[in-house]
Amino acid sequence: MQITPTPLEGVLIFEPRVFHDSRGYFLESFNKKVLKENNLAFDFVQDNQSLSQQNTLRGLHFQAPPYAQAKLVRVARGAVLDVVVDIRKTSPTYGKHFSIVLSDENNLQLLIPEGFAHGFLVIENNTVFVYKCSQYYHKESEGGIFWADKHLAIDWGTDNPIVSEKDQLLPQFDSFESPF
Ligand SMILES: Cc1cn([C@H]2C[C@H](O)[C@@H](COP(=O)(O)OP(=O)(O)O[C@H]3O[C@@H](C)C(=O)[C@@H](O)[C@H]3O)O2)c(=O)[nH]c1=O
Repeated sequence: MQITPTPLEGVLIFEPRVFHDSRGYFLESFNKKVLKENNLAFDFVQDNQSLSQQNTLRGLHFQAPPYAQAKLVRVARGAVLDVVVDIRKTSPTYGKHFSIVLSDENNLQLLIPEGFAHGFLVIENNTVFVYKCSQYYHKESEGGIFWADKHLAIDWGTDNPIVSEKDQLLPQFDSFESPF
């Protein structure tokens, strides 16, 4: 597993080694020992999976402490533009975002610590998005920021994605009080 830092401290790109042969390929999608060896003390307790049609946008989401979640995200089928926003109030990159294409072609994963809002735009039909979380789902602790917020200025590559009713009502960054 190759681990590469991003401009947002703590957000890491994981690139697994892929073994190709005549049958197809093999890769390790998660290895607890690798996390330990890299001093990444995450204890993942829940795995999630979603299926989305092209042009679906899910996000930007987080869970507030004490139910804050670190996430290890990847795409099992299809492709997404994955976006994280730093919402750690004392961070030098507060309000800044990082985006990366995750796909079944590049097999990249993103490790997202607590203190980030997360979302993704689906680039291919029937995309299967899979992720590990370090805390259980806790509905009352759900929070988010409106995906098209002007301050965040995220280039999603589309102006009219398919967005849930809940996500359309998320607050703008200016009126949002980060719990981190
Ligand atoms: C996230 C989640 C949802 N649910 C339920 C609640 C709801 O009825 C249904 C769909 O939930 P949502 O609309 O919130 O699903 P979704 O918009 O896919 O939410 C996800 O978005 C991405 C961007 C993230 O980062 C995730 O942490 C998560 O917030 O699934 C669970 O039972 N457990 C969970 O862990």
